[in-house]
Formats: sequence, structure tokens, C-alpha cells
Amino acid sequence: MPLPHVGEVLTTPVPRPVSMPGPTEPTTPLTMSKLSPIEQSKRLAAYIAVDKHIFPEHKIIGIGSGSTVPYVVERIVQQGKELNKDRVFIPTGFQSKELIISSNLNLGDVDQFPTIDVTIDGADEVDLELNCIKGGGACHLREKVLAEAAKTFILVADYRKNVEYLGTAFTPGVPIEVVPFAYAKVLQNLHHVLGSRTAALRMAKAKAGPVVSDNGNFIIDAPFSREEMMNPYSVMARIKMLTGVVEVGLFCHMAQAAYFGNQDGSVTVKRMEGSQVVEEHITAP
Ligand SMILES: O=C(CO)[C@H](O)[C@H](O)COP(=O)(O)O
Repeated sequence: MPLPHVGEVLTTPVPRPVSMPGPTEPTTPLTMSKLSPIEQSKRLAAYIAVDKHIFPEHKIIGIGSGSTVPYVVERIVQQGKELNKDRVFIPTGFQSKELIISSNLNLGDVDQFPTIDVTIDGADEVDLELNCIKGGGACHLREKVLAEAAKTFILVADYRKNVEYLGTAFTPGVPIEVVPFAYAKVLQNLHHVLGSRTAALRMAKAKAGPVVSDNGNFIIDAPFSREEMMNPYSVMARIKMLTGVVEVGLFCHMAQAAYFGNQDGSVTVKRMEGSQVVEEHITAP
């Protein structure tokens, strides 16, 4: 699939259910769709990330969680059955597992494929150095395993997630997965040892009681000060030392690039070049 160039008009088939045959799909500019502006920007970021990073030689692909990732899968499906028949897709949780199955893609797991060619995932926020907060959907344990297993780890998000420092717009705090029997002790340590005074157990919305992750664990959301979040690695390391913590939703120095769909139809790309993060803009009118 040819890659879009800066300034190129990116066109795409009109989305349809993946199981529906559609040999003669009309081509419509990407930004002329009925999606809301936010959804359009998520889709733009996802499509460009797939075009730039998922190549025919990539056979083992990690699929993240959240509301941006369905557009990643939509674009991968558009690469065609021939390319996808020899690929295996590894999910980061229940949602992406269902997405892979309903898109008629081959499902695998990271215990069969501990090395992944490319993982593409969403993010709750990404900072200047490509560190990110993940776990707004409580999937960050598996997400981190798939990010670490990947030769290339790519983030996709809308413009609201593109920030200077973590914790700017995403205010609930750092998502922390904990084993259920240890949650009260971990909370106490967060409050009194690490100084996250308002750290709280994440409660379910349509169920009485706490959110339970795909791994059967609880989630704590722990806010930290701006000053502390300027060094997310240190925050992550201190939380991870607490007994009972399974994983922390701070992904530091893991992503090679992040794609942010903007309201004006452009995409901001932040990518690692050596040890520097460089930023560029791709226009897809
Ligand atoms: O970390 C995650 C789930 O645990 C998601 O990737 C994150 O919440 C982003 O989701 P969205 O694409 O809906 O903004």
C-alpha cells in the first residue's frame, strides 16, 4: 500500500462492516465523513500510523485497546485478505480480542509469539519525550507486555492527548493495577509514602464495586504533582516497588512514534530519531 506524502490528499474507501463484500468501494476524502471531528482525528492518526508502519513483511502484529484502535484494525483490514491471511494478531485484552475475531483476522497470544513485529496502541496522554499514560481502559498490564514484546511500538491518538507533561489533561491520575487483596495497603502507601493523597480505587460504572481488569485485578488511579510528573520514570519506579502492584500505566521510553490526528485534518507525528524526538506534520485534506 503506498504511503501518503506530506500534503497528499489521503483517500479511503467508505467504511463498511468488514464482513460485507464490497468489490467496488467508492473513494472519499478521509475528512469528508459523518464521523464527529474527534472520531475523524482518531481515524486519521490510526490510518497514517498503519500506512507508515504495517508493511507486508510484518506477520505478528499487536493490537492495543481503546476507541482509536478500531480504526487501526479497519485500516489493516483494508490492506486486503491476501496480506492478512498469513498474519497473526495479538490482543491486549477482551476488547481487542473481539475486534480481531469480528474482523476475521487470525488471533494469537503473546505466549505463542513473544516477539511482535509492530504493536499499535492508543494512549491517554503522550508527553514531549514520547512517555505516555495508559490504562484509562484498565488494559495497561497486557498493553505493556505487548509494547515490550514489539520491535516497533507506535501510539495513535487524537490531538487532546498531545501534551507537554503527563497529567495535564488526563487528570484521574496514574492507573495502577493491583492484586485485589493488597489494594488497601497499596492505597495507604500511595497516600502516606508516595504522597498521592487522593489516590483512589477505580469504581465500576454499571456494576456495584470496583473495576476488575481482564486479569482479575483492581485498578487504583493515583494523581501526582506536575513537578513529579515531569519525571515519569521516577514516579513509575517508585510505584512499582510497592508490594501488591502488578503494573503501572506509565510507559517510559517505549514508543518509537506517536501519531496525533488534528482538528484541521493534519496529523502531528512525534518520532524518535536517535535519542531525540522530532516532530513533523502530515496534511491529509
Ligand atoms: O490505555 C488504554 C486502555 O487501557 C487505551 O489505549 C487508552 O485509554 C486510550 O484510549 P482511547 O483511544 O479511547 O483514547
